[in-house]
Amino acid sequence: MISAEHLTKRYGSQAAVSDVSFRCGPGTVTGFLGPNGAGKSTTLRMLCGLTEPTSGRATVAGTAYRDLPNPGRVVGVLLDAGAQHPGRSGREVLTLAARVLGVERRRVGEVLDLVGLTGRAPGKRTGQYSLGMRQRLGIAQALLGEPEVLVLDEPANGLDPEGIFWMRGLLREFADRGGTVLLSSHLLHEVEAVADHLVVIGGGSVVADGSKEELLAGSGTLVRGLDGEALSGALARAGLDTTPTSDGALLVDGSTEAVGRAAAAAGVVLLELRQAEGAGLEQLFLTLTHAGAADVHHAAPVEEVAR
Ligand SMILES: Nc1ncnc2c1ncn2[C@@H]1O[C@H](COP(=O)(O)OP(=O)(O)OP(=O)(O)O)[C@@H](O)[C@H]1O
Repeated sequence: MISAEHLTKRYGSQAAVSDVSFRCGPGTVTGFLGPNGAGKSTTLRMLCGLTEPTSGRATVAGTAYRDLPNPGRVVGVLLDAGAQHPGRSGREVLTLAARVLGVERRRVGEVLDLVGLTGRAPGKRTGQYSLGMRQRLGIAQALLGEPEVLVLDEPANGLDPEGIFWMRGLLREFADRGGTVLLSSHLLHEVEAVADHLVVIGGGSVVADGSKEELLAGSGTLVRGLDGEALSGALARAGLDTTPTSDGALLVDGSTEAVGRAAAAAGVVLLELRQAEGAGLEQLFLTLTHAGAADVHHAAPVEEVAR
């Protein structure tokens, strides 16, 4: 269980984070989304006791991070995979961390296997690791103390497609066993594939908070025509609002039937016509983060689950 309650962080006159509240419950993966500079890292740092909030409070498993007697046994954190000592091997990094956490040494081998750092990789200095290997080591370190909560900042950064697929499975399994996962990412489709809950932040404030299904429900129809201009004109004449997507299709505020009929009436050939889904998250993200904090979008109250 993670809880952020009215978290605010000011640097001088600038508010990096303003009145941010959300909860993440056991058994769920929460995607924490927002454009550059939105306040994601600052929020995660406040959750993990690295940045003191100007006001508000954050707890993990009911306790402020700094008050947890042995935090790594409760919450696994990966905020900056590059922050490893470059002269130590992956195995050394984990062995030292295991000693600090008071976990058995055999756990080091377990987590190395779990993250796929096998063969010669554990013995190599981390300075020679690729970004993907550093991410895997960071995830191994986060898992070392068998925590019930994971807080990960951009964990897919530097992972190849196979690595991203692997990480998705790992996080899903962690949550399915009752764990709580909060992960920030710019990779919207990656988040969409693994998260069941979304918190979107823009300009330092929460602009959407709810289950993925609810936030994406009613996100409209995705349509692509042979003649894009003719299609736009046909939809406008039918009174349907459209927004272009990044890959040249149109997201329409209307049902697939209404869009299909409008196109047919105008004799426009369609190449694609479907419920938005995949495009929905990108559109939601762009719309909400551009709209700013004024219009907070709560799909559903977040369940209060004590842990
Ligand atoms: N130590 C600091 N001093 C002053 N301003 C800061 C500090 N840390 C963050 N900020 C500012 O707070 C805002 C939020 O930054 P933050 O790093 O939390 O955003 P982010 O969503 O994580 O962005 P990114 O995805 O680019 O990492 C930014 O405008 C940033 O410049």
